[in-house]
Amino acid sequence: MSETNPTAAAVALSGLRKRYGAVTAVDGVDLEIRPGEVVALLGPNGAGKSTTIDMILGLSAPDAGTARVFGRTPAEAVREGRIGAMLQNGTLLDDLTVAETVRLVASLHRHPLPVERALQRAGAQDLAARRANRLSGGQAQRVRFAIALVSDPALLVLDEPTAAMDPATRRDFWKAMYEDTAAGRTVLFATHYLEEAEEYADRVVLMTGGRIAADGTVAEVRAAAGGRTIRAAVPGAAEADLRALPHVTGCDLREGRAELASADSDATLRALLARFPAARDIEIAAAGLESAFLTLTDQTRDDEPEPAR
Ligand SMILES: Nc1ncnc2c1ncn2[C@@H]1O[C@H](COP(=O)(O)OP(=O)(O)OP(=O)(O)O)[C@@H](O)[C@H]1O
Repeated sequence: MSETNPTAAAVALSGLRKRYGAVTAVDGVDLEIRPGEVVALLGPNGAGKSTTIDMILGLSAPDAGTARVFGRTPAEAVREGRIGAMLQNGTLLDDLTVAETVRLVASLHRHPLPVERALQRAGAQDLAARRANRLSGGQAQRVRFAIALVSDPALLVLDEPTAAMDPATRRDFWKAMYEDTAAGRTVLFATHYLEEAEEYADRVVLMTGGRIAADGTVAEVRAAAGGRTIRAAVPGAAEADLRALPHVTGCDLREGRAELASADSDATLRALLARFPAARDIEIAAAGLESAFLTLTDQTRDDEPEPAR
């Protein structure tokens, strides 16, 4: 891995702002990521995740504030091979094989990993002789991961890395990532899969409307939402009735069994029992990351972000 300034934060964003016409995509983001942290960036569609990532990578310039990577400007950090990135729409060159593509990227860096090692770490060694235009969406993502790894970067930035992967490929991807980060690499990944954040991130940064709404461990973010989940069999209830109960932030009703996310479970439960005295089999649990997400971004399930594009 490339040498880094041990006292510098891996990523330091200060007062970061970016506008596109009338839209403020990023609206004053302060964030410090320590070397070795694995951080998930969560948020609904349009929250400003990709715009933030673009500024960390130096692909777009902030209108205000600063982004630093290991104490350097993004452009310097990229030039020195300190950042490896895997973007949603990173194109691959159709006429080259996978090995040739990764070799080409390696040749741009001063201290690259051997191509075979990058392919192997990304679980893409079987694809080495394939041309990019013959790859499935999930295979192309593995090749993009190999490209991100080949400079042996101290910081990996991944924008929805598993969006095109089936569940088995997704599991393999995270296994490869987990082994890789055991070596101390810093990782920032944006995802719509809350279970990925729950399972793989040391820390969760939740964005909404261009700002950070919550930042902490999964447990801390859950606690910040202060929410609980109420599960009950509620005969005769319609989803709209349950959603209308006080403090309900999300509702899922299947075959008469309701799962309610509530910001105040005592008040919700009292109202539930008053309205539906036949409610039974009641359970109350600390909210999962999903209901914390919905509470903190003030969404309901109906306008939940799509899991993948
Ligand atoms: N190049 C651009 N031109 C104009 N508006 C843009 C541009 N890029 C982003 N935006 C707007 O900025 C806001 C933030 O977008 P961004 O892509 O950063 O969100 P996101 O959190 O990454 O969303 P998603 O989860 O859908 O990828 C959105 O309202 C988007 O429409």
